[in-house]
Amino acid sequence: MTLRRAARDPGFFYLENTGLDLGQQSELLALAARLFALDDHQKQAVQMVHSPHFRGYNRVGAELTRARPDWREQFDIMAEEPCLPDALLHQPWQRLQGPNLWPSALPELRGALLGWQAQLTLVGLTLIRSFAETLAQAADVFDESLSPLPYRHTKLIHYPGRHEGDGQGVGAHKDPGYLTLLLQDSHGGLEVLTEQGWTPAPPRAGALLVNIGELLELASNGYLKATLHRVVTPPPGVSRLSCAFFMAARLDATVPLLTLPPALATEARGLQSDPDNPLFYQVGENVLKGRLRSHPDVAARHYATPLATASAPTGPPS
Ligand SMILES: O=C(O)CCC(=O)C(=O)O
Ligand SMILES: [Fe+2]
Repeated sequence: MTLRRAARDPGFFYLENTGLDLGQQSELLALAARLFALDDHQKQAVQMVHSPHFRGYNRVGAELTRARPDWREQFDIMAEEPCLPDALLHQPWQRLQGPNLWPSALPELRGALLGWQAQLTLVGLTLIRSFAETLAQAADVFDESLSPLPYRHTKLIHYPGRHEGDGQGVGAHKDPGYLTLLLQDSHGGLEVLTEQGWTPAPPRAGALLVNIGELLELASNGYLKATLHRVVTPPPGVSRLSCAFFMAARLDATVPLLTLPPALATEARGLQSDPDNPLFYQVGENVLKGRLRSHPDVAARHYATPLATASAPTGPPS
């Protein structure tokens, strides 16, 4: 199947021969297992609710998808950067920038996870050039929105098994960035909504699963598709681990609107309007939308009052 067809339908595909070290992949998942096995008080010390930048740990049930709790615990990092001083904050999404939180009991996590994030950023940047070419665009058509570095977000995830409940490991959602690269352990559970209904996307040793995010759907006027996906809770006694890497564009960038050649333009589906999930061309707005919805505790603590220096949000590009 060509890259273009796979990225269009189902919007999920496996990427093999990435050159990434297999040993490094299992070490990363082993570190994730050690992180989630830490004492509760160590995990609570780096809880995301302490971070206006959406960094850190969330216990099982803390995150919401479609207003329902997800049965997963998770640890999120983004680029390691200082936060912006108040005088430079004009838009709420500028507060996404800031430092990560690291558990003191697992010092090796920092280097391993930041290293993985840096490597996957390079994979993502290579891949998006291929998406550009497959849409008959110049390979660098996304560069302006990505330089010098895109907004990137890495999440370690643990889905504990159980019988009871509604089976929502993570509820049906689309990813808000350009693309996502997923490393799974050997346990399945991820499902993708295709024309055939919910379809498993099982782990494949050594391969990363790629999926299209909302920003690529926006850029291509719906030619490429951000596909709904979810994770079903594993059975009791099984613990599933994964690591998701989300690559957006620079937070202050606007998604470029591609002019597709006629043969592709006629197949562009336009954007699916979903009142529960408005799409924003302004990258920071689109990313922050997803974060506020998923983490109401962070929203309530850090985003309830408007910024003193706020200016009006930007509209769609003309
Ligand atoms: O854990 C997985 O397999 C997928 C997670 C996911 O879709 C997400 O966090 O956006
Ligand atoms: Fe996702």
